[in-house]
Amino acid sequence: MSAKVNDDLLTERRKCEFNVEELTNYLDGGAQATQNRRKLEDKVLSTKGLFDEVPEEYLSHKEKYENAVRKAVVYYKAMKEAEDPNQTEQERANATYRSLLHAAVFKDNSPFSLHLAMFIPAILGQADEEQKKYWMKRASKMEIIGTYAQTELGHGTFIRGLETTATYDPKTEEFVLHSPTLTAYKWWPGSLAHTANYCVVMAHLYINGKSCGIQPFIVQFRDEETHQPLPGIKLGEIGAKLGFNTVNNGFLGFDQHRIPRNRMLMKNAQVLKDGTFKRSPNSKLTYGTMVYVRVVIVNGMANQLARAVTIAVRYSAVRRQSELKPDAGEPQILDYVTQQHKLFIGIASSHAFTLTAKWLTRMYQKVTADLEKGNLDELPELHAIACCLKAVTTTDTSVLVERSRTSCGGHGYMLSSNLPQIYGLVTAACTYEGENTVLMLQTARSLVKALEQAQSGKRLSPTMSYLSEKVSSRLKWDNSIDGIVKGFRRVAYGKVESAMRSMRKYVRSGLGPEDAWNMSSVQLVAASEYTSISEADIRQLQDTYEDLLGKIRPNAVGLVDAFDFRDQILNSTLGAYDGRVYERLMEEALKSPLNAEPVNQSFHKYLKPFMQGKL
Ligand SMILES: CCCCCCCC/C=C\CCCCCCCCCC(=O)SCCNC(=O)CCNC(=O)[C@H](O)C(C)(C)COP(=O)(O)OP(=O)(O)OC[C@H]1O[C@@H](n2cnc3c(N)ncnc32)[C@H](O)[C@@H]1OP(=O)(O)O
Ligand SMILES: Cc1cc2nc3c(=O)[nH]c(=O)nc-3n(C[C@H](O)[C@H](O)[C@H](O)COP(=O)(O)OP(=O)(O)OC[C@H]3O[C@@H](n4cnc5c(N)ncnc54)[C@H](O)[C@@H]3O)c2cc1C
Repeated sequence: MSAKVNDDLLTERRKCEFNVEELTNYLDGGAQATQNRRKLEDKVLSTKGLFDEVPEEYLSHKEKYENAVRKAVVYYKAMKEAEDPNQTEQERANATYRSLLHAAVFKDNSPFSLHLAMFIPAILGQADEEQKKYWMKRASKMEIIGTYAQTELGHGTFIRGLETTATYDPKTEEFVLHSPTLTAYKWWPGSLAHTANYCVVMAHLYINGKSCGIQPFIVQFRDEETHQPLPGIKLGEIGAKLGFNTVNNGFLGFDQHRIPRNRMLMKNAQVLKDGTFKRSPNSKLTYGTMVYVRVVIVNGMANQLARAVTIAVRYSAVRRQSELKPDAGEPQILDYVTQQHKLFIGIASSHAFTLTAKWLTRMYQKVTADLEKGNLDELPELHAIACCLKAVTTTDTSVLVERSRTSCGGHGYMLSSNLPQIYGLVTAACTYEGENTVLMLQTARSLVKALEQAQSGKRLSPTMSYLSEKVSSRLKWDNSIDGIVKGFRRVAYGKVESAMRSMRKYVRSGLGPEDAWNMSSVQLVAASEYTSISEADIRQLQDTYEDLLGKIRPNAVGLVDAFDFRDQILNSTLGAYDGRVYERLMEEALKSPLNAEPVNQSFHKYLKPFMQGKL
């Protein structure tokens, strides 16, 4: 018999003014997609051995990893078996697009993450047809487990500064991989330490002493039978982190390690047997995997944020605290307008990021199709947009997830709420796949170029077209959506123009272009991410805003119910559908090993002699 649902949550659900299932269907891309997703989740989550006997937080660092590998093999097998052979690729993608199934199994991500998130995409994007056929067969069947090894101990952002070398030996038709310094060691790749046995390595190619730029190589680093590191390979784990502690991030050093010529992924650039180098049509095509993952991250942020606000809004409907009016009893904390302000922006942002992710994915698919036909025209715009949206969505999601945590008081600080772990996951995305400041400056680079083109009368790409609108600075905008958008476009224009004016001022003062750029870089980042509107209009918008909060209030629980996260995926004492918060907090607390006995052995060993002055 299912447990009784909290009365306040029942009331909230009765108050809801819209059809929750309809919104769920919309988010999934239709009723059939919702059904497919639920069917997939039912199948996979009914698999034995997927969940923890002891809560992960009470395991040691090593036990956490070993337990995660145990679950990863069960999970991956269950996912494979759950695949419906009659489904189209698109239906399968839709079913997983919104599902955070892995989050029900791994609070801190899977040791297989990089195999799926980057190793396979790197093969698909960087291998020639023959290589793709061979490696995809092995990788998709998990005969091998891979990762993506680009970052080094000494370099992450500056890819052109990577020190790992790949020197071509025409006599043996091999590449010699070498880490000339400690800072050249690959450092950070997920799964690298003890899980994977292959990786795509980004290394500096040299032929006859000449630099041929950074190229991708597929490298085996562990024996497939014994899992021992191969000769000339130094491996290890980089240590405990804020989160991602079951992703097994590692380090790898090469000592004159030889690989066959056909291990350089040769879709874009090629090395012939005699050492002839055939250059890529655009050296940045090598960076294509990063663009793909940035696109995927935007959708990942939408889902993670939806999960956090679901937990916080349901808890805020159950938690009663303080006194809003004398003798009126303790209100639901969701009735405080400050609580609505903290949480409703998170609901809206998750929807905004979902729609943005869909738009960006379509743009990525179009540009990738064009690249296949040799048309690189829209690659720069895709790069700039993907940088901006990855940076903005990960920054905003980190802020909003942390705000969801602090809006739940002390219970939000419990690991059993799962809000700290979700924060650990999303805040990592502010750094990986390109640190956010660095990416915003990439976008700024494109904005400055676009404004210069606009000022010389050239046509701009659709996403930059606001820079060519001669919008009057005396524009008065109203509270309509169109008015607000016009206002934002006007201010965004002003930010770019101001940054450019600043750079020109520095150049006139005698600074070189690079120093002028650096001196203006705070403004350049603001131009890429930040648009604010002038003081007078904030008051006008504020009234509209507070009025909107009131309109959302009766529907808040319905809006998060529509995300349709089952309890196992929320994995939270505060966010379960039935709202039995206090019973769950106690149930989880009693699982602490410290509660196995009333007096801990440290009393007799340390406390008692200490308090009796005998230590
Ligand atoms: C699956 C993902 C996650 C989902 C998230 C949900 C939550 C988590 C749940 C599950 C996920 C688990 C999996 C977790 C995955 C973690 C993966 C992390 C992996 C990594 O971090 S891999 C390493 C990533 N590293 C980087 O991104 C490095 C960043 N640095 C750069 O990109 C470049 O170095 C630079 C662009 C910043 C600077 O390089 P530089 O050569 O100096 O370039 P510039 O001179 O500035 O520009 C030159 C020229 O090139 C153009 N350009 C640069 N980059 C690109 C590109 N990628 N594509 C196209 N064009 C590019 C640039 O615009 C310039 O053009 P111009 O000269 O102006 O014409
Ligand atoms: C959880 C996690 C997982 C990861 N997984 C992988 C992986 O699987 N594979 C992989 O290859 N890498 C991985 N990384 C590494 C990640 O890609 C790098 O950390 C990231 O690219 C930043 O590089 P860095 O750490 O060397 O910082 P740096 O590049 O040293 O930058 C440090 C700081 O310097 C400033 N800075 C640097 N350059 C500029 C600039 N041009 N302009 C202005 N400011 C600048 C920024 O404030 C930046 O934060 C992972 C990282 C994390 C945190």
